[in-house]
Amino acid sequence: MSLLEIKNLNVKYKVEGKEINAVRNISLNVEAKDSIGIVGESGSGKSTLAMAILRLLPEKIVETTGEIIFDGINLLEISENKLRKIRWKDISVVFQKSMNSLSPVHKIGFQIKDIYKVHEPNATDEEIKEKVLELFKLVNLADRVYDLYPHELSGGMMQRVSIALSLIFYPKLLILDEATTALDVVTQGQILDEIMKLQEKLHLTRIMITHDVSVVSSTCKKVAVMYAGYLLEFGYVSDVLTKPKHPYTQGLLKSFPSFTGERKDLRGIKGSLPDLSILHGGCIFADRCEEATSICFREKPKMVKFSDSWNVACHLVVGEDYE
Ligand SMILES: Nc1ncnc2c1ncn2[C@@H]1O[C@H](COP(=O)(O)OP(=O)(O)OP(=O)(O)O)[C@@H](O)[C@H]1O
Ligand code: NI
Repeated sequence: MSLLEIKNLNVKYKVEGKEINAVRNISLNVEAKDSIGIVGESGSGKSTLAMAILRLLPEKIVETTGEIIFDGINLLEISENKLRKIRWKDISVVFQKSMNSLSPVHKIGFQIKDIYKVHEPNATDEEIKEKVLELFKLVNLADRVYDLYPHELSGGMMQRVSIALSLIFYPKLLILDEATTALDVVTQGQILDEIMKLQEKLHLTRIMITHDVSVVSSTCKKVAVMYAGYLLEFGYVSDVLTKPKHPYTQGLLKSFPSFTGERKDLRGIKGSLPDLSILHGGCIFADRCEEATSICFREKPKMVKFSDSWNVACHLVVGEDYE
């Protein structure tokens, strides 16, 4: 059984009389100890997908359908109370600015203790501190950080604290949403290395959201490519990022010249994301696709298995490889 099974997930935002289809019919299996990178342009629905897993989207304006089965439990069906026990303990998340939720007037350690006690009311201060310092070590933070105020930390230190915090209950699944994006390249590299070591040590399963394909190629085993709410391609990094099947993935890789080694084409993919509030027939990428044929404008491509561990949603790919 997969650790996480997302089945036919749809997420709509209902704002200003419009329905924004941010995640459309996504199915995705995450196996235990997987590391999956989710890539795609800004606005393609990556964060919405992650927040839907944790059910952290604003319920008043969001409609979610489908199934999100974690460890055998459909997260979309359980009570908020039950879900609260799963968040952080079993599934935790680190954002680009997770630390913003901390208060500026209290020391880091004091705040961690407080939050920890909400989940574990019987834990003693010493116990918690010991646990936190152990995690600090794993993310290369000095003990003294425990007694600092949030404003005394650099961006890299803040993200390290956030990561340490996210791991305090040894969750099964760790979701990182652009967690290292705002950092300088050196710090980003160091933290990514630490994350990979942690994953080994703590037997974590990791989903990593980023718009940076090179981050995925250096830190993930598998990759999911999203576009305008759709999952277009999913498979091993060694397959998808070296011999991409979907024209969108191909275009996305071209916009990372350092990655493919092609230095000529810096413009990436012509055009921009479609309006997510307008329903469309055909393939969502057809308008921007240089290879689109008439069927692409007529029929929605299904996600098909190109090989056992490689899924692609493109009419052209099926036509080519199923002969
Ligand atoms: N709270 C919200 N209310 C209305 N629309 C939203 C909300 N949050 C996101 N959206 C819309 O949903 C779509 C997907 O956004 P999302 O943030 O999931 O994309 P993303 O791939 O994470 O982008 P980025 O790389 O910029 O973080 C976008 O069109 C966005 O404008
Ligand atoms: Ni995002």
